[in-house]
This record gives sequence, C-alpha cells and structure tokens, in this order.
Amino acid sequence: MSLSPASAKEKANILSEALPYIRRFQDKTIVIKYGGNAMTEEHLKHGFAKDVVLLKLVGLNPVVVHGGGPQINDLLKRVGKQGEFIQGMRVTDEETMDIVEMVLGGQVNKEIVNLINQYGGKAVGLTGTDGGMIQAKKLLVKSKTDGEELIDIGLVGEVTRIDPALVTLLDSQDFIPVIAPIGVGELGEAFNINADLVAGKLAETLKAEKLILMTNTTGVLDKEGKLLTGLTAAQVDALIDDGTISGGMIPKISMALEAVKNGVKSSHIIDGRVEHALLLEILTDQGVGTLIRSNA
Ligand SMILES: Nc1ncnc2c1ncn2[C@@H]1O[C@H](COP(=O)(O)OP(=O)(O)O)[C@@H](O)[C@H]1O
Ligand SMILES: CC(=O)N[C@@H](CCC(=O)OP(=O)(O)O)C(=O)O
Repeated sequence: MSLSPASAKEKANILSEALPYIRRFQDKTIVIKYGGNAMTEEHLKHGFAKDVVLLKLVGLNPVVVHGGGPQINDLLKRVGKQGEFIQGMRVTDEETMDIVEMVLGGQVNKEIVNLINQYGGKAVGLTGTDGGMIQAKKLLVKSKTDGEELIDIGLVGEVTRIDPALVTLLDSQDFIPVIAPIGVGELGEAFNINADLVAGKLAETLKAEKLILMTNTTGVLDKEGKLLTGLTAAQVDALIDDGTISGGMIPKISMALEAVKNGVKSSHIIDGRVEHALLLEILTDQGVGTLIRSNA
C-alpha cells in the first residue's frame, strides 16, 4: 500500500524528530515504572514491550520496574481475601505476602519478560531479592489523623539500600532488567514494596536520566480534573495537604520529587493507557503527562 505524499512526509518528519533525542539520551539510563493499572489491556502490553525494545535498540538503557496491584487484588479475591490499603500501601499479612510473591515475582514478571523477548529484546526477570539487590526494612506508615502515630501494616518494606551491580552488569551486556518490587530484610525475610518506591530509589542509585512512572491517569490532575503539566516541590506539598493528591498518587508523586531532588534529571508521570506513551515522552517534542521538577 502506498502512502499519500502528505502522510509519508508526516511520518518521515516524526521519525527525524527522534534524532536529537536519540543522540541526547545515548547510553543514558531510563527507569520505567510500569504500573499494574497500565497493563490491563493486551494491546497496551504489546505496545509497551515494543517501545522498550526500540529504546534499547537505539542505544538507551531502559530498566523496567513493574507493579501489579490490580493483579494481586484479583488473586486475593479468588482466595476470599479483600485487599486493604493505607495511604496507597497494601496491608500485607503473611498469606497476602505469599500471593504478592506469586503474582509479582511469578505471573506479572514473566509475562513482561516474555513479551519483550517476543519483540526481539533480551529481557531478564528479577526480584529485588536476587543478588541481594534491594535491601529493605519494615515501613511504618504515618497516621493521617495523628502525624506522630506510626502504623504497622505488616510485611511492607521501604528501601534501605540498592546494590546496582546486577543491573549495571545486565545493561553492559545489552540485557533489559525487569524487576519485581520485592525486597529482602536483614534476616532474609521478603518485603512487599510499593513499585513506585523501588523505581524512584533505583533511578537515584543508577543516576538515571529519567524516571518515568506509567499509570492510569493522564498525569496529576487538579481539583477540577484538569491535567497539571508541570509541578514543583512546593506545589506538590500543597496539593497533598489539601487532598487533591491522594491514595496511590501519594507514593508516586513523592518518589518522582525525591528522585529529581537527588540527581535524576527529570521525573514524569504519564498515561500508560495511551498507546506508545513511552516513545512519545522520550523521543518526540510532545511532552505527555506531568513533569516534576525540584525547586532548585
Ligand atoms: N490528583 C490526582 N491526579 C491523578 N490521580 C490521582 C490524584 N489523586 C489520586 N489519584 C489516584 O491515583 C491513581 C494512580 O495510583 P495507583 O492506582 O496506585 O496507580 P498504579 O497502579 O499505576 O501505581 C489514579 O488512578 C487516581 O485514582
Ligand atoms: C506495599 C504495596 O502497596 N505494594 C504493592 C506492590 C505492587 C505495586 O506497587 O503495584 P502497582 O504499581 O500496580 O500499584 C501492592 O502490594 O500492590
């Protein structure tokens, strides 16, 4: 099928628009958090895998951290349990932890790895426990009503240290790391960690060029539901305080902000429901979603 001259020109323009970005991001690390809500449709999963392979082939180093919250909820439901969250973090007892390990470390991780490999990438699936990569300790959540009170929500972890050696080794051999957000404690115990937290800390440790958090909204929205295309630290604090940012968006925006304060060049919260959102964000002039900057 031949293209009309106008549409051929448009396609060529888009391809050539990518050139400066490919040059600028050559050999740079891009940490991509693929949220469970952005992987609910088959065609989106395929589009994501293709984008990751393309980024690798043009010389960037994508590192994938995935979530799987809705997929964990599905399995919990099947065993008659209801998922419960406090400030965006899943309350995780031992039985829930078994399911978290099955879904994140097994089902979801393997599916993403297989898809990337199907499109010609060399993906390797890991959890944070492999090689002792993600060290963690119990996370205590601050009470909303009494900021001083700390709530124990079970086997939920926060990252204490990341050893980047394994990821760096894989990158150097052209593999694409695909990481499930499970960490290991001092006594060898497994912790369930919010995937945004892992992605943010990993981006800092790897001194990534970009942290991209893919989710199921167009970005951060204001009280009227309008997209906020750019946010600074002060604006984020105000939006959390007045309740505009809530639930799962709290850990996301906090990590996006912490990452840019600690050396990551830019953080982006983008809509994983838009086909090829990754390519649009990284390789075109068209910014998508919300860009988070530090105040400095
Ligand atoms: N101000 C806001 N802008 C956009 N989303 C928000 C906001 N406040 C809360 N949210 C909620 O945060 C959700 C994204 O977080 P989460 O469900 O944890 O996504 P993911 O599974 O991708 O990590 C959105 O779907 C929305 O319901
Ligand atoms: C402690 C905690 O909340 N862990 C998350 C880990 C998965 C995750 O973060 O998945 P999404 O990115 O798809 O939300 C959970 O159990 O759901």
